[in-house]
Amino acid sequence: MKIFSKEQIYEGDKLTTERQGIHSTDLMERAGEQIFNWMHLRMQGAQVPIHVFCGIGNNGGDGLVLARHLILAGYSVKTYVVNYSHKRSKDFLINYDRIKNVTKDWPILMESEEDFPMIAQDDIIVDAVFGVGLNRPVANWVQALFRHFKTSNAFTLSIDIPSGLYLDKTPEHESGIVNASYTLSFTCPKLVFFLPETAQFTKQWEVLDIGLDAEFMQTTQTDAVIIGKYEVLPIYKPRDPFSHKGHFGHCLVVGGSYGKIGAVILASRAALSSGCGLVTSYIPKCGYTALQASFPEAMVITDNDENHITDIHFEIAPSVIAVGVGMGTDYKTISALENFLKHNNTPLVIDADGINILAKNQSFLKLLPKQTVLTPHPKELERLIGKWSDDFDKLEKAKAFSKKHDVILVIKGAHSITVYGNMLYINSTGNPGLATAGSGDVLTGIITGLISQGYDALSATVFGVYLHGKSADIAVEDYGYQSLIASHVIEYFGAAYLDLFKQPEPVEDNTENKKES
Ligand SMILES: NC(=O)C1=CN([C@@H]2O[C@H](COP(=O)(O)OP(=O)(O)OC[C@H]3O[C@@H](n4cnc5c(N)ncnc54)[C@H](OP(=O)(O)O)[C@@H]3O)[C@@H](O)[C@H]2O)[C@@H](O)CC1
Ligand SMILES: Nc1ncnc2c1ncn2[C@@H]1O[C@H](COP(=O)(O)OP(=O)(O)O)[C@@H](O)[C@H]1O
Ligand SMILES: [K+]
Repeated sequence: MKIFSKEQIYEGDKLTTERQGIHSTDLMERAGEQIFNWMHLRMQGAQVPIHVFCGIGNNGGDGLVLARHLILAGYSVKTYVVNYSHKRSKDFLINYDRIKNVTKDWPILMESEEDFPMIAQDDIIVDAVFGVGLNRPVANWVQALFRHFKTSNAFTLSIDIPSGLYLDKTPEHESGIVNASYTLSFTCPKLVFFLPETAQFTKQWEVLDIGLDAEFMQTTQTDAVIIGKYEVLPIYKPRDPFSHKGHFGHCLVVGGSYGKIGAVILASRAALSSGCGLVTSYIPKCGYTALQASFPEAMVITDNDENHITDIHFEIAPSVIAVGVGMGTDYKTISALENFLKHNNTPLVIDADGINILAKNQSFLKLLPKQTVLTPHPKELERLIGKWSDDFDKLEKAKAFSKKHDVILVIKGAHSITVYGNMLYINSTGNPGLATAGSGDVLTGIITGLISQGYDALSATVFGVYLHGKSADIAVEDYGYQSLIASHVIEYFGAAYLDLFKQPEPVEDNTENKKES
């Protein structure tokens, strides 16, 4: 699913009115009606007090349309205009007149804290104060209104975006943002729903389709995409019935050190379970028995050193090499990695200490093959690209780094983001059960295994991150968040593959992108 920029959203609205021969007021009517339908379906006429807070722009206009429909359906509604500016959008004014036709309770004008109404915990707040048009800090008294919403503990439904969030930057003050219980977002989810600093402002979200022009939706290129099942299905390579293991490549996993051989076992098992033909693990001598005993499908090459990788030298011709898991940063390992990179032309996936070594020795970066995949967690990313001031700065720095070195970066975390050039691929699968030792090693393995099967590096990364999260989503049903461990994730790869071909549920849950049909 595409994430449109602010400019693209306005352009889509404009094109839709032109091509469908409708007025922008009609589009607003659709938007407000959709919100009404959503609420009406759930409330079935229940007489819960609903407070609809409207700004003075088109987000406020949506709120007025909603309030009108709620009033007409007999709900108990209070409508407010949050008068943070004396401007009014044209469609706001049209709907301001229309609401006067259906009620004698005209919207209440609010201009300061003295105007704040009582809101009981069992009431409902509709937040139609700011939409995507927010372009400067929110006035203090409006921030106080948002805090008033929060302290009421009432269910808060935000229209399009929690008011106070920008589309393209992190807000100045946390207190100036509505804490939404639920957000109904038009046309596409917003990038801020996926970023660590801003995702917390809506507990759940859902996209409402307001019927923007189909050609616009299909042909507009966006620089951020959410990766769900429908994005990865076209990537999937079916298996030829006559295929043999030679078709699916040979992964070499280089890593491990005394006490950290398990990382290599996990990555190697994940590579094989993702479908590669052969796996060889390259480890210090101390790990030989552990690896052979726990993972008999793997072949093993040992370094001359007992405890560390000191020389990456092998006679085999792997299709792809993963380097770094459990490897440590011993000076002999650093020198081994440098020598290896100087002679290597095989595609690489680099994780963990491999990344830490690159971060400290940035001259090694120019030795990487094009489209090397790097999978840092946030601390490793910081070592690699430097500190960032906020999430948007982080993404800009990651893009610049990817372009400069022609590498694919996976920014790991909840909603891992794959960055390549200017593109962001935001993963929709995964859960906090993955916050457990070794789950990153499993990710390294699955991406490596997919490259070995002939997926290009970017497709392998995007697909691998998706499958890794999906396996965890299925596994968590059996293990719960607390008991899920990295090995379970590998065991559920099969279920994640099979899930690709399951028919979707009528309404998808929020870990996949929700879309009301
Ligand atoms: N047909 C359509 O277009 C459809 C649009 N839809 C809806 O429109 C919403 C976007 O509407 P919008 O562009 O009118 O902006 P909105 O977020 O309501 O802000 C209002 C104005 O406030 C101003 N302002 C900004 N920051 C400020 C601040 N801190 N303090 C004070 N003032 C501030 C700024 O104006 P400025 O003063 O900068 O000229 C801004 O324009 C979108 O989220 C969706 O809900 C749907 O109906 C579908 C069809
Ligand atoms: N809260 C979360 N929600 C979804 N995925 C998560 C969450 N926490 C961690 N993960 C995923 O788990 C993996 C953790 O990787 P990493 O930190 O390298 O672990 P390790 O070093 O223990 O192998 C990443 O793929 C990350 O995206
Ligand atoms: K809003």
